[in-house]
Amino acid sequence: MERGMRAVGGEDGEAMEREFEAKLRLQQPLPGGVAGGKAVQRTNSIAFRAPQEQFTIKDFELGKVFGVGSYSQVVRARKKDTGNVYALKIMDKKFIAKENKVSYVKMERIVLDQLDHPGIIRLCFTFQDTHSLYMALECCEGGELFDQITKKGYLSEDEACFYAAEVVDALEYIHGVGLIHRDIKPENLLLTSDGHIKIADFGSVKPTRDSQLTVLPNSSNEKACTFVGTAAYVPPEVLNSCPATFANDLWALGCTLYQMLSGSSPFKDASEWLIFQRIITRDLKFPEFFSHEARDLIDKLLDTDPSKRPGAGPDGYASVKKHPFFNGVDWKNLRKAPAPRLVLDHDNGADYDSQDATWNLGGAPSAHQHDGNAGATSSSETQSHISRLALIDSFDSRWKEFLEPGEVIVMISKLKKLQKLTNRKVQLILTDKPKLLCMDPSKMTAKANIIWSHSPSELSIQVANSSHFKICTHKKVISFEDAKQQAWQWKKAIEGLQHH
Ligand SMILES: Nc1ncnc2c1ncn2[C@@H]1O[C@H](COP(=O)(O)OP(=O)(O)OP(=O)(O)O)[C@@H](O)[C@H]1O
Repeated sequence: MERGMRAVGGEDGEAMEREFEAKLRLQQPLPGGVAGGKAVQRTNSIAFRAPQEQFTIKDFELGKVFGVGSYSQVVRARKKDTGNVYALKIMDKKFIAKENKVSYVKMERIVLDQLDHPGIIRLCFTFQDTHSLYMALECCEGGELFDQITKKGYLSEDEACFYAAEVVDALEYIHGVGLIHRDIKPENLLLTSDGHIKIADFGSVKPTRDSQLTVLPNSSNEKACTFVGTAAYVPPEVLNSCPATFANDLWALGCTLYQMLSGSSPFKDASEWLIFQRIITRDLKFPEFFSHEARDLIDKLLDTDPSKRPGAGPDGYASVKKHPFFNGVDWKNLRKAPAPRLVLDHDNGADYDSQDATWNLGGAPSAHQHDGNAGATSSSETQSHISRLALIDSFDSRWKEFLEPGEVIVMISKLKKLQKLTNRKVQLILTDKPKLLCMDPSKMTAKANIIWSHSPSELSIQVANSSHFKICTHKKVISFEDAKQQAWQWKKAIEGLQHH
């Protein structure tokens, strides 16, 4: 292990490249795999459908950053000669090796290569240079379903039925080829520009023993009982160390459908440990406005007995598809059906251009520009909203170690810190001390030092629209994007503490 890491992580660029080529080797491309209708065996000699090209990053014109994952960033990239646009997933080789993510990268590359379904992100080609691996993916200009839910608050039953049906259709295919996705959640359901779903993020998949896919040797045994995925969507049997089954994804589908209809996931709490307690005891409450059909389907998908979940029984997906919640769905023509309207960033009256990260701050915004949020509410309403947020907007108890005894969190959110070349997921925390912490949630370290001041000339908040704001100190300006559109609440909360 140590030796392998040194070879990859060392200064010798050529050695690094050789190491990765050996790990992600391409043989002569063959038609085949599931996409070609031919089941192939587990082997070390992998024939890729999406070719490994000799391109360089200079062959592309790079646009906006779609997002940043734990070991990659995804950028809009136009191939200069063909004009074709891709979502280019860029991964730093040293970082992947250091973070032990090689198996995730390999798995995603090999699996995506063989999947062929309109509801799954397509891998077009790959290339690499000394420092980075590049995966050119089909572009999803509509962003994440998660963002649509947060922008709309929650979805109508018609909208949720449309999206859930497309997920069911893609999951039926994924399970049909013997794969368990293991990380189904609204963040991994991307939307095309015309509003159709594509499932992404295949780094955590697990092939079953009789999978038709070509996989790396032993990958169906690997991580058999380990917890992968995301706390809020993990089924109880995984917490009890049972091996992964297709039913894991059906539980996550139930959580996702619940989130579409209510705006938040069904098992929510202040820490992962508390979330797990709720999952194990199936502490599930339905909002009153859920229809009987929606409630019944979610209730069945969230059955603690995995074999009873619709889709996991002997009649397969028929029992999901014929559920009354999906009445009227034309399963054969899903992709031809008109999709729900997408709420885009500029629908909020945004003056923010994410393409070149420029701001038009102008004068003070009027109430209607606030999107009906804090700007339209009184300050006491805002304060109570803020303290409610601190409770609801779940925070990990690990953050407590950064607080002094008696110090209380006033507001906390996962945000994107916008930078010139890349965006980073950060946790912004405001305490009653007052103190502003901008933390790296994966490393639990400070990401930016924000020096508190009661003087607006030394610390000020500029809001561009409900999802974009800047914190300005005399030393620096930090730009944030808040998918939950609480930019005005952040301003009110910080200014409220400055006035005390
Ligand atoms: N094909 C795509 N089109 C548009 N945006 C994409 C595409 N693929 C990924 N993204 C965006 O880029 C972000 C980063 O994606 P990536 O696959 O690197 O990591 P992730 O799935 O978010 O996180 P992790 O790897 O930590 O699980 C995603 O949040 C998603 O919003």
